[in-house]
Amino acid sequence: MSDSDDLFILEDPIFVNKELLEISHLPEEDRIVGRDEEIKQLANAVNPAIFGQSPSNVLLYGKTGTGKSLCAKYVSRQLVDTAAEEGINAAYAYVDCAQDSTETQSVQTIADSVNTDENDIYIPDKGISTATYYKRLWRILDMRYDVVLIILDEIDKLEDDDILMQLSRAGEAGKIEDCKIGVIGISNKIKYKDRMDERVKSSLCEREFVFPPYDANQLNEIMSARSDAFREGVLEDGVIPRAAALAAREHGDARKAIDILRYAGEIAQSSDMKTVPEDFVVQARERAETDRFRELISGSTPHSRYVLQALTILSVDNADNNAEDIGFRTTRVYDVYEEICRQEGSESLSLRRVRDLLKEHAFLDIIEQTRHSGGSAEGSYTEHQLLEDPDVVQQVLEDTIS
Ligand SMILES: Nc1ncnc2c1ncn2[C@@H]1O[C@H](COP(=O)(O)OP(=O)(O)OP(=O)(O)O)[C@@H](O)[C@H]1O
Repeated sequence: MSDSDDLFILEDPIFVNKELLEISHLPEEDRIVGRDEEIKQLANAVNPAIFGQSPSNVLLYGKTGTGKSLCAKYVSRQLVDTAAEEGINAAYAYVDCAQDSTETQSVQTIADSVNTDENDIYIPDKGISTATYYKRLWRILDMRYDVVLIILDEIDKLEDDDILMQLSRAGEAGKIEDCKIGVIGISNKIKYKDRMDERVKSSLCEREFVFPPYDANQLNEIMSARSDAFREGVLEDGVIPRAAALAAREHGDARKAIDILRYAGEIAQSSDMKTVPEDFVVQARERAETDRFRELISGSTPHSRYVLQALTILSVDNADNNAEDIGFRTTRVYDVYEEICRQEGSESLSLRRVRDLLKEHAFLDIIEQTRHSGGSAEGSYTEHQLLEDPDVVQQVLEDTIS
């Protein structure tokens, strides 16, 4: 039997403050890089809240990892503190609409996060009607707050606009009397607004800001500002620049950069290393990609996976042949899909169903669809292109065979 001193590591040799590298961690201002202008504009839009007046409703756009959630949470937190100094009772609620995609789930999350112990109002996880959740939410707001900011992250993942309608009209519809509501919607789909109901659009999109991607220097700075997550001297010099260069090559995604840095440390940890060498960055990037992708396709049905596999096979073949075209027409994907079904001994779905499954993958940003008008002889058609690295997709599909 081993001595307990041998069994457990008593001191982490790599990390000293790993929370700094958790994606949900909200950094202090001096660790936020290159977003002064965005923070200023957002603060300006919600500024009336400091005086207990209605803040402007805002929509933030930009690709993943461009700091939208971070800036929205940071400005909201600052607003709550500054308002308190002015004698205004403010709060903010954060909703991840990818998780709380129904009206009931999102109103429950908002009500639960603004509720306090002093209220005699109970917000159960489930079991009451949507209308009751709203009633309790309005009561809490009127009883406790002068103003509340509601951040709806990944707002495009909401099943419908019902909650937006309710929030934007709560005041004029007489649901709340004393409390003002401001909504900060966040999306990485620039076309999201086109899908919105006209009335909701005019009220929710009073201000819009687009967050540009980071360049390699900014990613470098973002990671350097958190390098004290590691013990002193553990990070070898080339690690951060290499991780920044890799993350910038795609689209300047800070989430990816931070994930790579954390994984590089974890790989060093599990290899019993005392330092993190630059070489580990490549492996860390692959792990970051694979993990993100695994999360995206977790829970997808076998046929949805066959469809993806078909597109992956076409993409790999093309890459092997150095072919130029990277998009594939639905019928080509369907042919390969049918072949996969034959091999799997499964009956294939109709072309129309496969088209729907491709649409679902496009919705999750796994693939991109481009509509082409093929001229009078051909009619229009859609091409599908894999956005993920085909090797990563193949790996994950193999690893997660049910
Ligand atoms: N300017 C920045 N300075 C410091 N850290 C940053 C900055 N921008 C982003 N980050 C960090 O990168 C990670 C991803 O950022 P964030 O979640 O804000 O991106 P996002 O644009 O909301 O992406 P998504 O659309 O995927 O939600 C977070 O951990 C965040 O703290």
